[in-house]
Amino acid sequence: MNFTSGADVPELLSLENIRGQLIRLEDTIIFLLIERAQFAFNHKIYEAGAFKDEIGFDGSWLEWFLFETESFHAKARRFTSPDEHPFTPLARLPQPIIKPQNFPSLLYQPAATHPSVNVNSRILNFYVEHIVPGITGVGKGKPGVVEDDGNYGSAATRDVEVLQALSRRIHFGMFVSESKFLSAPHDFIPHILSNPPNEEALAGLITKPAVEAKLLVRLANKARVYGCEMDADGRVVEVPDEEMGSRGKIDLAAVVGMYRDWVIPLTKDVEVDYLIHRLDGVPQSQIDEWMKGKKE
Ligand SMILES: C=C(O[C@@H]1C=C(C(=O)O)C=C[C@H]1O)C(=O)O
Repeated sequence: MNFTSGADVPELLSLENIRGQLIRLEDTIIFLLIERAQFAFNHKIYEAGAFKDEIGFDGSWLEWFLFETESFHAKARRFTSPDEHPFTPLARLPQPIIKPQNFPSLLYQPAATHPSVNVNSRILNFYVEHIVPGITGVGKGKPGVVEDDGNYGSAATRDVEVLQALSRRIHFGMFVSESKFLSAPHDFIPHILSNPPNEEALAGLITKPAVEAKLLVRLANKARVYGCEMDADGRVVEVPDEEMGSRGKIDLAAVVGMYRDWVIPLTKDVEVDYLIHRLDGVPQSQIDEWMKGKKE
């Protein structure tokens, strides 16, 4: 999101603006997945210690790529932006070499910075375990699938780009939650203050099935169009959905399944975890004020 566009806080935090950002991120994620799908699974780059002698790093080749890339980006103040969350622990990254930008205060910081709201380790795990095999055709019993093409640098470079986009998308759940909370704080407060917090009730309040259903249809259509093949004359080569994975640029089922089974559920986990900590340190007078606004 462009936090320095001059738009005011209510405009930046409007659910319409935030949903527009999430829709735009669908394009980014689909195109980055198409780029990663050009290379083989290359399982070795996800194995901890597989390149220890070469890189002097205990983690995997990919985790080393993340560390080196995020170290460079941290110097350029990437992680001072409220919608950026590094996979490498922030304490291990260098300080920015230029002063941070003045961003408007959009999120409630005690909630936004609570460790439970950062789900990058879960994102990395589902991506390696489920997404990369799916988009590279591994484990589907297809004949002739190359599982290791030796393009370890290219594959990891694409992985870092996909992971950073997925992390932005999923942690956008904080902005969604802040927007929904401020629009009806009295609906959320009783469930946040119950002991323990009523996570099921909070999840019920933030879940919008119609929005999710429209997303999955839109996503399949985008992946079908963005991943289609064209002949030299620019004519679309018609490919059945089920053959897109082997003949097109991307496996439609893998893209839709990723959002359905991982991206949306993790986004909602971020929304709920953010809400659970939304009242941390908030004065009782403010809570009372919010509750006065309760619809009778
Ligand atoms: C992001 C939102 O919150 C929830 C999560 C969604 C998602 O991850 O795409 C969509 C709808 C809601 O269930 C929203 O309401 O737009």
